[in-house]
Amino acid sequence: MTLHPPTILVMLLLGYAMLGLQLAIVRRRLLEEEALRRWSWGNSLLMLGHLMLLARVVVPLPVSVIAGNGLILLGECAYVTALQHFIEDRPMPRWVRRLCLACVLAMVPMALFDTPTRVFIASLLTPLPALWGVWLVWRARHRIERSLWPVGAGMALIAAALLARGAHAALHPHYYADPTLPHGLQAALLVTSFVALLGAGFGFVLACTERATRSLERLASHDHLTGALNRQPAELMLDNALQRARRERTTVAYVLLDLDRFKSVNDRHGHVFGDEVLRRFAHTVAARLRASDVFSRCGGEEFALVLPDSDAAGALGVLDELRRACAAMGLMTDDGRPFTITFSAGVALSPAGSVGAGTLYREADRALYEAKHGGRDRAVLAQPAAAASA
Ligand SMILES: Nc1nc2c(ncn2[C@@H]2O[C@H](COP(=O)(O)OP(=O)(O)OP(=O)(O)O)[C@@H](O)[C@H]2O)c(=O)[nH]1
Repeated sequence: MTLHPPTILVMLLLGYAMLGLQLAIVRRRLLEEEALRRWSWGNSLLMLGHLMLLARVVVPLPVSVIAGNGLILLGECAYVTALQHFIEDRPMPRWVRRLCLACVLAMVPMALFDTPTRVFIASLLTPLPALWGVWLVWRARHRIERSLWPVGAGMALIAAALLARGAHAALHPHYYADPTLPHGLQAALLVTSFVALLGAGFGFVLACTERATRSLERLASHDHLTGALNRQPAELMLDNALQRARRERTTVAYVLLDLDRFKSVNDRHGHVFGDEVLRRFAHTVAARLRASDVFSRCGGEEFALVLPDSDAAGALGVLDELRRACAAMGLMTDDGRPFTITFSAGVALSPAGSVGAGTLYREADRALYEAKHGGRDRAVLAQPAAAASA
């Protein structure tokens, strides 16, 4: 295979223009975040770099090639800083930034060398930022969006192709004597690295949209203050739990939790402190539940629990544990005094899913009312006929 570099460069420029357009749309429509801004910068630098390589017809060869490669490397560094922001939400470590800058500056004196030596040195420097990108994706592989995997793979491909090109240039320098006509393996490696860079760009846009969609979904289904589920998705999950209980002949416990005298918390310590109490309470409860349990905020300082496969003893046991955890929350008021909050609970049971969601809610609400009127800081178990104090 012999490459006609201007044709390849024009095709790559078209690819970067399309990616630039996509980045602009995503930034405008979905979110304007730092990582996307940096990736757009990287894309512009890569376009400039490729334009510079294309300008070798009018600009003397060492200048166009070195400026082009320098800009491409700078663009690659911008891609990797964007990746760092996206994955870790903080800038790149200073030593990595310095290394990137050193690699870009090291491109300048390369005008002094012949083409095979230039290719060899450039092929050793250019993969370094990409390798950092691969390391970032690999390190965060268990928590990142799936669509970021192709970005990591693209960066790995860039590094591998460039390193292979460097090794090839060292072993067969005569292939690299005429840079205007790359052919054979070096042509394939060059195209692979450029296309992988472009592919990583499209992968990053996908990862950004995936993250934005996920956070919109979370905003719709979860309470913003406490992170607990909102009422509507929780009702769907209660229906599912009841259906499963009917199939498996198990009992579902439904619990309404209400913080005691919460109005006076707001009145005495202010709404900001009240919000903090709600947040800490929700985190304390959520941390002690099983994966199959459902925790939601009904509104104000009232929450609900769906405990599948839990009878009365199981549900009251969970509430006892929550009561102890609540007492040990370690909240402090603004004036440095320890603060504790209690809650009242009403528990209703649906043996084998025989009691529907509406009835469960009414029974739990009645039991909660009894708990409040019985002195608060307690749980009351609703019986279809009578309520028993726990
Ligand atoms: N800080 C804060 N307060 C809230 C929020 N939602 C509701 N509240 C307050 O919660 C208080 C609930 O008060 P009440 O319904 O009278 O109940 P209570 O004072 O907890 O009394 P009992 O339930 O009878 O123990 C009200 O003052 C609401 O303004 C919220 O998101 N943040």
